[in-house]
Amino acid sequence: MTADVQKETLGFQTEAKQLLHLMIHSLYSNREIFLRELISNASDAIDKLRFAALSDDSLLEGQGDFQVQVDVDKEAGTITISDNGIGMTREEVIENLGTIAKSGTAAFLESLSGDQKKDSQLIGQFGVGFYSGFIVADRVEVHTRKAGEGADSGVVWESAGEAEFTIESRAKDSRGTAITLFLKDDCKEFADDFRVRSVIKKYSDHISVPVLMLKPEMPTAEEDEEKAEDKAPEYEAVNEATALWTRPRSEVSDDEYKAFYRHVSHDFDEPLSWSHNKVEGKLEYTSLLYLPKRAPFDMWNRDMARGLKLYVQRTFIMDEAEQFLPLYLRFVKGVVDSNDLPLNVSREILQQDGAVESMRSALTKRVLDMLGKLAKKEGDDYATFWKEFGQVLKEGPAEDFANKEKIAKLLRFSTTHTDSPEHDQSLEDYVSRMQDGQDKIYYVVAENFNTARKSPHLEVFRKKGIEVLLLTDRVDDWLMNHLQEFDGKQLQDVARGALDLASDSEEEKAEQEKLQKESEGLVERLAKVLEDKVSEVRATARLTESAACLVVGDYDMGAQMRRIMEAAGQPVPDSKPILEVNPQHPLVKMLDAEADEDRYADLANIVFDQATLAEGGQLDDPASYVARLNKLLLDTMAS
Ligand SMILES: Nc1ncnc2c1ncn2[C@@H]1O[C@H](COP(=O)(O)OP(=O)(O)OP(=O)(O)O)[C@@H](O)[C@H]1O
Repeated sequence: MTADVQKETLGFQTEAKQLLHLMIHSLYSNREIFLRELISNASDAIDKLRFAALSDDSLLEGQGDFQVQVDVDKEAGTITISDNGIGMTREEVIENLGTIAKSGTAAFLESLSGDQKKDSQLIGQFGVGFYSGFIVADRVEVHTRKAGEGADSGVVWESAGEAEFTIESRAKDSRGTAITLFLKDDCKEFADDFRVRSVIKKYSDHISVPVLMLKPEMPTAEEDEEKAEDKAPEYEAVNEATALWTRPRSEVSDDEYKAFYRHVSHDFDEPLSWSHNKVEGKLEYTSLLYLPKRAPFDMWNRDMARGLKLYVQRTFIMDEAEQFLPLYLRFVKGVVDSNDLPLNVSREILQQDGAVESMRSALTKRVLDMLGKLAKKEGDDYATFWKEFGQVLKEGPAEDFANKEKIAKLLRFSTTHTDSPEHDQSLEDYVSRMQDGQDKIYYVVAENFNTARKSPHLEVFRKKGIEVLLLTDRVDDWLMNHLQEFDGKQLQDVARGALDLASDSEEEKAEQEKLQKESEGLVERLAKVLEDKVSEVRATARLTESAACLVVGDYDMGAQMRRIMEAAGQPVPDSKPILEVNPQHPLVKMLDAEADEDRYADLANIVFDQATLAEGGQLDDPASYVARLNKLLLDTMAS
């Protein structure tokens, strides 16, 4: 052992400290997971070295048998996890183990609720990794040395998991990392061989490198005792040690699939579903894709880690290979192992490779099929999926035109049929309920469920029993613009264009024409008074309860989209809405009969402003609205 050179004491980053504290307390009931996390890191470190050695085999230092070793010492109360992977330099140790270099940590901490159960799930999702050692240990020592560097470059990192850690140089002959946990008094079970073996079997069976433990000693006859002492300790693999995805589907149990999911996703929860496939033929590859149960906290963060783990002929190549799935399926986790790509494939090559393009389209179909199956399954799984990821899937039709119809079948909406805020109705459900003669799928877009449900635009639809989709997600308007039709039926915004119900009878049509004729005077007078605010005034049959509503022109931007764009500070085209009035409404009748031009103008403006309010819009000049309304109220009371 060399003398202490450059022993430094450093402080943990504040966020790391907070996370450590939280984790230790909230994960205590499931403490054995620390072993899974540390073995998973060890296996990742081996994957990284295997990959680096493809271009520089001197890194292997003549030792290419990869393995993770777990040693327990009952007397000392320790457990040590060692690997002969890539190892770390001094700088890397400080960077990797002293900070939590993940974007969004602060936001994550803020999202914690204080409820232990919920928080522990969240923390699991965040990926506790290395720090989980502190759940069971009151002191952790990491001795590591980067592959390819001399023995002298070894370093020791040590911490009691509180405010600080120390780092010092200490030679290490073998490359890789050894992590020793000094177990807390009530965690000494993890220094027990039998207990540790069972935990490894449970969580790390699928890890593709062998996890070795000392072979239990056979009781030896006395005369052999001396011989036995001379013998080097023998290790044996405790896990299966074949890459799980290379095994036939029929030989992998659900529990093994679930354990492997945790390894690739770092998610504590079980997956919602998975799909494991081997493709042979022109292209040869194996994929194992998982749908998580919960959205990651950073799903809307543009830098969110996404993509599959890429292997080429069972050699790990990279994490987060984004090219194999489109952005709208960014929640999918898993691995893809290709026989066609070169081992030295880079992200740049992936972007241009024709084989990758074909795999991407096949994998996309796989995921959509998996979702289709999940949707048909009994139970709440699809509802769970939709709640978490529906908004992301809605980006699909715009991004992936070829699969538009497939994606459309997976969409779920709230509709006037159920009149509930649950998004649980499909477009196929809608179509199956369409009325005779109905040729369009109608929808209304609004800020929230109540505004949508009570929109004046729905009045005639409710009267006639025609179903309307109630859309309230920010992406909905955009989605509908890209979708345009489903099953050959046009999707129609009820607040856009003139109302044209194909199911109207001849009588109804004649009635409407008559109404238009009779309202000509009213329409003209109103249009004049409101000419700065509206592009047109029309008499309508779509209202039964309300006096008026706003409609956008066929080619104008929808009101909800306009509000979203304005809120985001984006420029919006200048266009005025169309005001549609209900000539049968008492207020409109009163308006029509008003002889005083000033009062007429006040009333007309009130009708316009109310139509804006009813669709969830904001008034340009709310004070004038209040003043006008009050004036009218006072007049009424005085008379
Ligand atoms: N056995 C090891 N050998 C080499 N590097 C390691 C080892 N264990 C951890 N590291 C390094 O420390 C980093 C932090 O590890 P940690 O487990 O906290 O996070 P992670 O593995 O990146 O992600 P997760 O939190 O999802 O597990 C790793 O990314 C890796 O670079």
